[in-house]
Amino acid sequence: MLFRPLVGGGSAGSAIAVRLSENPNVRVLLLEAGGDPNPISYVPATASYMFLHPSVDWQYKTASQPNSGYGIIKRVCKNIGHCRNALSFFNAIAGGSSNSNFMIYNRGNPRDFDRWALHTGDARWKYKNVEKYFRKIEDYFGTWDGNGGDIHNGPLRVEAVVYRPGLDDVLKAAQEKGYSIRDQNADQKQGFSPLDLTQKRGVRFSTYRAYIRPNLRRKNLVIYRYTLVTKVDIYKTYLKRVKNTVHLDESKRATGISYLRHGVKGYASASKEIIVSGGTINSPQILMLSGIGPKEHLQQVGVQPLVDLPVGSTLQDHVSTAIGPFIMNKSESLILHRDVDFNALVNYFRNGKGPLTSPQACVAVGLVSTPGHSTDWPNIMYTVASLGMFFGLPYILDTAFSTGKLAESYLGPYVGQDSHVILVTLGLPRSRGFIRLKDNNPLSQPIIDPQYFTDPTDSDIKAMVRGVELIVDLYENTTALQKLNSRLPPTKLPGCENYVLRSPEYYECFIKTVTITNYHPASSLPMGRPYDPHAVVDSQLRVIGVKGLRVCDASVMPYVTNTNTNAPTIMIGEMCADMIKKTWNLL
Ligand SMILES: Cc1cc2nc3c(=O)[nH]c(=O)nc-3n(C[C@H](O)[C@H](O)[C@H](O)COP(=O)(O)OP(=O)(O)OC[C@H]3O[C@@H](n4cnc5c(N)ncnc54)[C@H](O)[C@@H]3O)c2cc1C
Repeated sequence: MLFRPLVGGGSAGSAIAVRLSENPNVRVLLLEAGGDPNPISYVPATASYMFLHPSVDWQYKTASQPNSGYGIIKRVCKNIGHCRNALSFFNAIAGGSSNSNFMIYNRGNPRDFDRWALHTGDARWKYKNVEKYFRKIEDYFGTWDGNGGDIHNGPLRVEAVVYRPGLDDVLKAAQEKGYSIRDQNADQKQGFSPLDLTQKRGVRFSTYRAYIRPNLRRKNLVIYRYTLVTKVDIYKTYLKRVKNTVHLDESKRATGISYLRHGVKGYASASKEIIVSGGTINSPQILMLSGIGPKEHLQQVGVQPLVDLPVGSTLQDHVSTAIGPFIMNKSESLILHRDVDFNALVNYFRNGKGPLTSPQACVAVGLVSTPGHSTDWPNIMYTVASLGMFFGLPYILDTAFSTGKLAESYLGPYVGQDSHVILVTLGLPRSRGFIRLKDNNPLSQPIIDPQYFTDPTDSDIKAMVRGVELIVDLYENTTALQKLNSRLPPTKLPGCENYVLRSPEYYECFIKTVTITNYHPASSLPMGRPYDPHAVVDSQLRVIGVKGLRVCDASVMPYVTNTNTNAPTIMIGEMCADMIKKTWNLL
């Protein structure tokens, strides 16, 4: 039995490849644009800097945003139409984005999955039914007592954050404000928690490490590295044999894949199914290059339309801002030039402890609900980073986010000081954007336009402003953090000088100037009922109107989950593998 090929060995693709090849009769060909993970990616503190390197990263940028990103490009960008917004990047490495992500492990809220089930009419997506897949993934040594029972069967190691400056005071402050300290994985509600991370003794645990590396010797799992899939071949008619009789089948069917391996053209035929797991940006790109997508758009860019589907039309992302720095007078943060020295290196390599275990000093997650949202299903996520102002930070931020000298002028005066920075994320956004082809060249970057803050009721920006107000209140008006004299800088963010500091208008300006992605794009190929005009795949993740083609990655979420997306994406991979096995009687 052959299932060839599987495109993309990221968070979902790794799980699918390994689960399918558990059966020795099934052969899987995994085509991955990148190579094996770079050793730097294993060290959490250094991994995030990899995105500056085109050799391991797609280097995607979003299109200019009408309602956000005002701080982009040297602020000479008076016409926002010429500006570029936050980076949106994905690893071109086996293991995908799990190689450079912040390693935060959050399953999501039960209501996220119940909403998927309602949307698709398929009860398999209800939380009570997908929970077993989370348990299948996890080897849990996190903060809480086994996440509702001992969970050690899965391949993915999850551990409680090791390096945690300032964490105790943040949790005390949260309690002072009436938030509970609670398990944000198995029992997610409004409240705060120390982070659970995908790491083992301080070393990153990507999906490559969890799934692929231990199974590299499987003969029926063949991996083509440095292989860029350029197109899925779709045939309109094909001959089908039923009990020794040959019929003409008029439907469209995916029959093979064209790729460039080390730059050389190749082709792989598919005997059973093709599974596309290229991630939220690349999967729609591959589909559109193959003729599956909005008909008019495909015609405009010179691709022959074969199946008219709303590919790439309902993109969602977790838009965020980084509020801070909350300057402190006590050493309760990580200042790289102060804290990462020879002893820190020894501590890391000997004991798996210390600042090098830390993804950008992130220590806690906080979930809150703004008016109109149930406390059982929070819509704002805080990622608390105990990030002191180290030398070079403003330069790195300005370079990474193309903000000219914005970070330098705002943060520069505080370099050397302890501080916390809070990533405030809109967990349940209403705005939706799109992905389109620039042209019909598979090497061209697609157009990524998340359309942040464009929902007609402005509820996204209002929720973000409230989210910022709540966290500033927590940092400035609690005994636990006042002890550290925690406060926002007295200076205003360049571009927002006309507003009163701490007013809602100031925060709105701040958010729309420092607009960043939390790197959780989803929903570009949403699942839905077959007659749903927005659906691209059905609830079994099969592309509507094409036989033998499934999409299994973060793109199929009809709505992005309210917290980080890695865990739910791996769950999708696990579930997709089971759906495929069931289709072909392999369970
Ligand atoms: C910087 C960053 C930080 C993040 N932090 C967190 C976090 O802390 N916690 C969390 O839960 N989530 C986080 N995320 C999000 C999370 O990692 C992603 O949602 C998840 O990894 C998406 O998985 P995926 O399988 O959909 O895609 P990916 O993991 O991106 O995998 C796609 C794979 O397909 C390959 N591919 C793409 N196109 C082709 C092609 N044409 N041919 C061949 N191969 C191709 C890619 O190289 C890649 O390996 C972060 C993401 C980033 C980028």
